[in-house]
Amino acid sequence: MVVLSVPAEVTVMLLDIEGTTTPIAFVKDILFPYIKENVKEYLQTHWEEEECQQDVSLLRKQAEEDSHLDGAVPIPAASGNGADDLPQMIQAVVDNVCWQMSLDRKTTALKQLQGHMWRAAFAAGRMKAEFFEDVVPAVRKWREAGMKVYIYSSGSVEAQKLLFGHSTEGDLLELVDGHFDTKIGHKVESESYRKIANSIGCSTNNILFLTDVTLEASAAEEADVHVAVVVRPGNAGLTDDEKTYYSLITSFSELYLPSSS
Ligand SMILES: CSCCC(=O)C(=O)COP(=O)(O)O
Ligand SMILES: [Mg+2]
Repeated sequence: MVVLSVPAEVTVMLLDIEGTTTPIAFVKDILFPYIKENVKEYLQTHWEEEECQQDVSLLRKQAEEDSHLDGAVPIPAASGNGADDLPQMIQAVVDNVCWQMSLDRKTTALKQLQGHMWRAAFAAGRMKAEFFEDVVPAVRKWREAGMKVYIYSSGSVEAQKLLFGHSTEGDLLELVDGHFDTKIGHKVESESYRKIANSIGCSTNNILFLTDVTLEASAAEEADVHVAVVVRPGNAGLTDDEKTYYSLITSFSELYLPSSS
């Protein structure tokens, strides 16, 4: 087995979710189709609620920022005609959500709505989150060795908690010290990693970030965060240069903590 030594200065493991702790197939084949199939009904049912209105406002703001993009779907402002406008308004939001999802966009607006929609499905036991089999044993071992474990995903903090709280292996929330999402910044921006270190109260070089996406690894590295790229079944392939440049792991069990020999 390949072994990657975790640098002695690392005290924090920062984990991506999709493609790292959790199969991309679970996200693409279960989580995302649930949104596409249910978004219209969800909006019709929850439209009058404050939370839903906040989600729509954020999506509208995002749609304005996206107006220059090819194929962008606008969300008109409410005209004041109330119920008359509602079906068109809801359809515009549905079309916008579907357009964003067709591009796998990671906007805070889209991710916030998705998190709210998954809440009912997880609570009703209609979905259970999948984790690669090496994840839970490794995280337990790291924590026993005194490491802190944080999550950084484009999925909203609320969605992250749903996944960890409702997994095929039970409630895993107690294994996580904290969660970060795109509200702290996007994962391809190095400033996000400085803010995360600041929020945790450590230096960036105390963090080891595990992700499947090399653009994220590169941004983290620029902030002096240690990185390893996680290669999992179903993940996007890496170029030869990326394979040479990055430390690669195919399982969390390949990480060796010098302190826990
Ligand atoms: C944690 S919510 C479900 C996954 C999701 O919506 C997503 O965008 C995952 O992105 P990641 O940053 O974990 O690769
Ligand atoms: Mg990922």
